[in-house]
Amino acid sequence: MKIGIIGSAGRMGQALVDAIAADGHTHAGGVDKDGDLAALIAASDVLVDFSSPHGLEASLDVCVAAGKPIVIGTTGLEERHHFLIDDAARDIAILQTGNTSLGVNMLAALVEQAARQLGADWDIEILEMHHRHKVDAPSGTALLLGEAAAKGRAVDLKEHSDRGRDGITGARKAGDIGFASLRGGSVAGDHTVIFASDNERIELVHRAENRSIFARGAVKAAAWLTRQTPGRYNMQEVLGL
Ligand SMILES: NC(=O)C1=CN([C@@H]2O[C@H](COP(=O)(O)OP(=O)(O)OC[C@H]3O[C@@H](n4cnc5c(N)ncnc54)[C@H](OP(=O)(O)O)[C@@H]3O)[C@@H](O)[C@H]2O)C=CC1
Ligand SMILES: O=C(O)C1=N[C@H](C(=O)O)C[C@H](O)C1
Repeated sequence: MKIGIIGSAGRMGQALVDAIAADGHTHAGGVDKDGDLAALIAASDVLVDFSSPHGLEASLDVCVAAGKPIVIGTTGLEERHHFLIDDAARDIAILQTGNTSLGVNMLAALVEQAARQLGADWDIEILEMHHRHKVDAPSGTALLLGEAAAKGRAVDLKEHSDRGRDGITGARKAGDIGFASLRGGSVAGDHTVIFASDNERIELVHRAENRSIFARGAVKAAAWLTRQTPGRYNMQEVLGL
């Protein structure tokens, strides 16, 4: 399988080069901001994007024109990016996820189950810590875990999230899913989902020790995606969770 990388000089782009070779695939090349995207896509069977939301529209357009599938790992996406992905997924296979690792997607399944079974008197808070270079918050993973909790509770996350507290905030709103972000050092990605009730607390934690787990998952997703028909997919489908 020939895998092309969008965001190839970045931290994830570099981790992907090793993961592609380790899995017996071919690195078809890569682009960053100023690269020749059309040439890369023509040379690849599938694309993997770990860049920035800024270039997503152009990448989707070129993938659709060439009929090539794409894995989108880039985070910091806004609602309009999700509309663009839905639109492009009518023509090509697209997998978008805030986290490609097996461990985080297993955690999401556990969070959904806990949120479904615990009563509404259990407050849900999601804490994440990442390296000092990360530019978006909350992390894509924190939002993915929030979506899992909201699904378990059968509510819409957009209507039940608190994404930052500062000053006289008032008491916690019942049913909200809270988010908190820490930044520092070289942390590859730590996530804790806290279920807090009166007199007891459950904490579900995932810690990424390095980026190889994300790269390995992205390569697995890319190979899987080449066998799918047009549509929008997620990591839980790849991993059979
Ligand atoms: N889903 C997941 O499992 C994971 C997701 N991520 C996400 O992946 C993204 C990248 O992370 P990371 O590698 O640490 O970031 P880096 O900043 O190290 O790398 C980003 C790379 O993308 C390039 N880039 C930026 N804008 C564009 C564009 N418009 N077109 C093409 N290339 C572009 C940059 O090039 P230039 O220098 O020219 O700007 C840079 O080389 C982030 O959104 C991060 O949150 C990270 C890890 C796991
Ligand atoms: O920027 C990162 O580094 C990471 N980003 C993803 C996110 O926003 O959740 C995944 C991982 O935690 C590392």
